[in-house]
Amino acid sequence: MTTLLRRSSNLARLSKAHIDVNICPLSSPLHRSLTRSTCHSASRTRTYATVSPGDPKDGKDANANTAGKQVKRDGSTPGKPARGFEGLYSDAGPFSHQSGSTANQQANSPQMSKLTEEEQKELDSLLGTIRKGLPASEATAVEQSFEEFKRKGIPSEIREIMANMKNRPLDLASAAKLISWTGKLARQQASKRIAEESKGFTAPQSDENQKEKSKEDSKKKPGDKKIGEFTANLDTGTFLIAALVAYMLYRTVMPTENSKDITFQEFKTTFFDKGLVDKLTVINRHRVRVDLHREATGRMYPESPAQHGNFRYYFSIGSVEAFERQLEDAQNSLGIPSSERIPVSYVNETGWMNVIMPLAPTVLFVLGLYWVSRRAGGGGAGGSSGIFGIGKSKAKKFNHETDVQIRFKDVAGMDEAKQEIMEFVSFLKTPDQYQRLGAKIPRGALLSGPPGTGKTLLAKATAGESQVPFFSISGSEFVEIFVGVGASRVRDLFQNARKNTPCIIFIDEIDAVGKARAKGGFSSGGNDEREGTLNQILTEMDGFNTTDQVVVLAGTNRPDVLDKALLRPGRFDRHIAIDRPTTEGRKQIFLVHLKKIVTSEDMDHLTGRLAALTPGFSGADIANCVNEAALIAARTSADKVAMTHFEQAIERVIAGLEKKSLVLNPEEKRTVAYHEAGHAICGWFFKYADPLLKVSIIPRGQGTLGYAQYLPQGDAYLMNVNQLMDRMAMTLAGRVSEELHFDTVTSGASDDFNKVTRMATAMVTKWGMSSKIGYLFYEDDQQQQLHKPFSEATAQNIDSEVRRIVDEAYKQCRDLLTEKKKEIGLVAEELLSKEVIGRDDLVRILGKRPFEDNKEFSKYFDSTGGKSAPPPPPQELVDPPPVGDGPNVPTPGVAIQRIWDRRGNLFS
Ligand SMILES: Nc1ncnc2c1ncn2[C@@H]1O[C@H](COP(=O)(O)OP(=O)(O)OP(=O)(O)O)[C@@H](O)[C@H]1O
Repeated sequence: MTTLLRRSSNLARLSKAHIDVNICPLSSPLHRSLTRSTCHSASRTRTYATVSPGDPKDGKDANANTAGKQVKRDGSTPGKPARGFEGLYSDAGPFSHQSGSTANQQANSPQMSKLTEEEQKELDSLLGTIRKGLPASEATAVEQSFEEFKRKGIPSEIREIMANMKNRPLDLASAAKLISWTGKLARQQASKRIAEESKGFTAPQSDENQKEKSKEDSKKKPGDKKIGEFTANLDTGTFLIAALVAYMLYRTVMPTENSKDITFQEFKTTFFDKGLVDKLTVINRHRVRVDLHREATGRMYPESPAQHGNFRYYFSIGSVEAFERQLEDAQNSLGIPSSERIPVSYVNETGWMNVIMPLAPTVLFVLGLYWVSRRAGGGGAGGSSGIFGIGKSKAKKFNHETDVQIRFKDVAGMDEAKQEIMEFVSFLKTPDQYQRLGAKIPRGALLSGPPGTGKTLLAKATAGESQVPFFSISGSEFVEIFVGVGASRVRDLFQNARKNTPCIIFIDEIDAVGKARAKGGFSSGGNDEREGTLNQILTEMDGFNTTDQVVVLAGTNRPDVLDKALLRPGRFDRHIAIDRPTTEGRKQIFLVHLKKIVTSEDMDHLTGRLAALTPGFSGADIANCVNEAALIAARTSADKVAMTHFEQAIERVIAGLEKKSLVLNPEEKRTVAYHEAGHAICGWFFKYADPLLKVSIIPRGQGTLGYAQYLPQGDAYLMNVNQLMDRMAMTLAGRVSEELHFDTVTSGASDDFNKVTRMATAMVTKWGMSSKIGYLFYEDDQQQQLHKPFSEATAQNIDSEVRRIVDEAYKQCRDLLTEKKKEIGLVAEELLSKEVIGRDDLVRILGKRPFEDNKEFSKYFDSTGGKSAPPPPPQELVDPPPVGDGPNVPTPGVAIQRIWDRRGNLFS
């Protein structure tokens, strides 16, 4: 009996009952809970890696097991080879089938070993991981190769190496073998693909195919083909090697599928008592590895994975002493003589995790540092990445051939600015012409103006026209939390630029770094950094040779705050002011943006009308408007963008979205209607006011209860006292109308009062329109709120003068509205019934306006002269146009909305 334990050949003598009972715990944990008989039947369908469910032979073999027949064969019939392993050691590997035409090829063909289902799954998950890091073309190649592995298997030698790696680390010889194998495989793959491709080339092609192909070929750049071949033939091999090595590492690190934990009891009854145990290894004093006699185990449990070389059972022990006692007892009970006892060895093994875990915090820290530095360094053109890239410039480089497609024709309505900047273009294109005559080339130009007026666009167009690279960076991108980074980024930017001459650098929002440096010793640390950056810009701009073909353009909305040193000749030599476009400019900008829009409107009329409707709009507003119109048209499933869509878009840009959810009660609606009617009447009967174009009492936007549009009298840059008085009177008309028609007044006029006060104050303190104050100019910026630049007595005079002017405007308004009380009622009632009324309605109710309107504009809006579209359904209340704060702010006549807010807040 003792020899039975050691000799596999005697295993056959074991009884069937033993096997039936004990095979269950090894199959799967699930089976443990089953009854013995169920266990057995379950064992027929279980999916060991080596057993395929549904194989007709399985049932037979299992039955043979049950009946003990197979055991009685006494090892003469080895266990059925697992499915997928049938060809493991056969000569006829899949490659030899494929390439078996010559004896030589056969000799070179590797023996292939099919992958088990689980291995295939692992391969799939590995492929999933690899795919993420690969370009699509590479991923497909790797995928195909993996498919090939699945179909044909991997060379048996590789499998053996993998199996060995379970027990010991990969040695040099095996690694060399592996690499040689993967290389071989890669070569086979590559030559197979080349053969397929060349077949494809020689295959007869139809004329059309040929043409298609030659077209595609002609599109390819000269280097493309080589790169394609390289990636197909070489990179695939590299990726295969990487994939296989990764796969094997995975198998080494995750050996769980090649081991199984059992209990001491299972170990004893299933293996020990049957003499299948070869040796035991106590690992780290708490785990025991069981080495079995493979052959005997295979014969006894043909379906068990334990027969394969890399598979081990393990069980845990409480203490070495207890284990030794138990083993001793077990061997004693079987009567095994001490000379034949199972050898037990003791080892200390360090697991991968034990090695990795102590390093984990350090690794995490380093990774974190790397990540932070990458973020800080950003990905600029200067290749800034990693901790050492933090001082690199973040400027984006646009390639003049591919990226900068903007030309001067795309920049509309700023002819003078274009004219100025044209000189830079010709300098960059033909520098000799200037240098020959000894002319110094302007270093840079400062483009200043309100937001969205096309400064960046103009800079890009300059680069596009000059056909030179374009470095674009925003002033704020120089700023970083680390001291000195800004200056170093400036250095890097200019260095890059010098390497790419001729080129253009564009620094947008230069005021972020170019603000005037602090006077006195009050600068904080933040300012020091900013000043350092500015100093570096000044130095770099000085440092150019006169022959350096680098032009620096900068954009800002606040030229007034810039440091004087930046603006001196030799740095930003040219100051190009870009204002909001005039009517003609807006027309041209509309034309540029309408090119992409599908519309059947007459372009001349459309652009003229839209330009008239959008005084004060910047280029960006216009672009937005056109896009908004297209969106509205698409929303209503229209075929083309029509005039009404544009008008709705303008209203949306000016006054915000219609608020259908906000329902006014009838009393409020009446108040709004009379309020707006008051404005409309004043606009109609005051000579210098802007006549009404459209008024609506449908709530819109944020707190806006009404909206009105006036027909501006042109792009007015100067306003006289009469115009201002009329405009103020018209602004007060809403409140006056409320006073005349209701017992009480509402908070709705607060914004009107704000405007009137600002206008009157400007007249007194800036425009010299008060005889009492005289011809003085008082700045009203924030700083002077603490220290007013005038005496208390002057302050009182200003107050009284402002009040006088507003009172005069009020009287002028009240006189008119008292006289026209009936007309206000008519307009208000019309407004209440229709919610939106237009210029034509006013003409019908009030008769023709007693003053001549701007002919250029009225041709687009009079029903006689223009093709005015029907007013779009919903809009809101209105109010007189705002006025600029200073004589050089060209916003008068701007039109448009008056916002009536329930809470009396200003929303304009
Ligand atoms: N003159 C113009 N012609 C055509 N399109 C224009 C014009 N001006 C502005 N736009 C449109 O407005 C968009 C924004 O313009 P851009 O970025 O050049 O304004 P900006 O003056 O640089 O603004 P910011 O001062 O805010 O940087 C442009 O992309 C373009 O679509």
